[in-house]
Amino acid sequence: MTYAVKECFLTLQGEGVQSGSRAVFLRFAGCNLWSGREAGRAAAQCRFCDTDFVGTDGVNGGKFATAEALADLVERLWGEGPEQRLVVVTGGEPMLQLDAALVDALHARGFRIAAESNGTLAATPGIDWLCVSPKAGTEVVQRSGDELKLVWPQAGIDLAEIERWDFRHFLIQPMDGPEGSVEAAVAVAMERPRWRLTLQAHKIVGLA
Ligand SMILES: C[S@@+](CC[C@H](N)C(=O)[O-])C[C@H]1O[C@@H](n2cnc3c(N)ncnc32)[C@H](O)[C@@H]1O
Ligand SMILES: Nc1nc2[nH]cc(C(=O)O)c2c(=O)[nH]1
Ligand code: SF4
Ligand SMILES: [Mg+2]
Repeated sequence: MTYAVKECFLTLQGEGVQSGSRAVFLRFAGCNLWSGREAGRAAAQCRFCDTDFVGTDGVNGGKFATAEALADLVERLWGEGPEQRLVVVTGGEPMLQLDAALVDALHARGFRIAAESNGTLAATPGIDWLCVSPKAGTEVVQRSGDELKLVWPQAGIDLAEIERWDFRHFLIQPMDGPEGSVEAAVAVAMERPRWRLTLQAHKIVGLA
């Protein structure tokens, strides 16, 4: 299969339980909940996205004909050394493209694979750290994983229902943008002990 990659770069994971960890980010192009075009945002299933995932024109982006070629890029960006190799596969929606061949190629190079998904598609087997981030009004089929990271506030989300899902960590992340509210996210963590506040650290420190 050919992989469409928007961008790929070395940074620190900015979100969730692994925040602060050195990681190569592999951002696939395309999403099943929004075209990525501003004209279609208001009518999309997911309307608050902070990410450009259209096309393959970002840093180190492109079309990759094989899993081996893409895994080689990830390894080159990590650099020397076998210690704590971590790749965060995101997008767009990574479950549209992350397949067994790429999982195997990344594992063969010593990477732990973290993935960020909207949960509307079943997660690819073999992911070492799965983050699911539900979007109001969508059917989340992937109800287990390592962390559930909810962007807040979102009208139409039932926190009590999500708390019944099978995740090790429940995180609440303030929505970035005009409808965002740090206060609302803080209030969830204060009122419901299951939830921990996570901030987008990369935006605070000026990383991609
Ligand atoms: C750009 S998405 C890509 C992965 C996948 N499509 C998803 O939604 O989980 C990466 C993460 O950013 C979060 N996110 C997107 N827009 C955001 C915003 N405006 N403020 C805070 N987090 C946001 C998503 O919920 C998700 O956890
Ligand atoms: N540094 C950094 N951390 C992140 N964690 C999740 C991100 C994403 O867009 O999936 C993200 C991102 O875009 N940058
Ligand atoms: S599901 Fe993820 S990538 Fe798709 S539009 Fe929403 S936040 Fe952006
Ligand atoms: Mg991001």
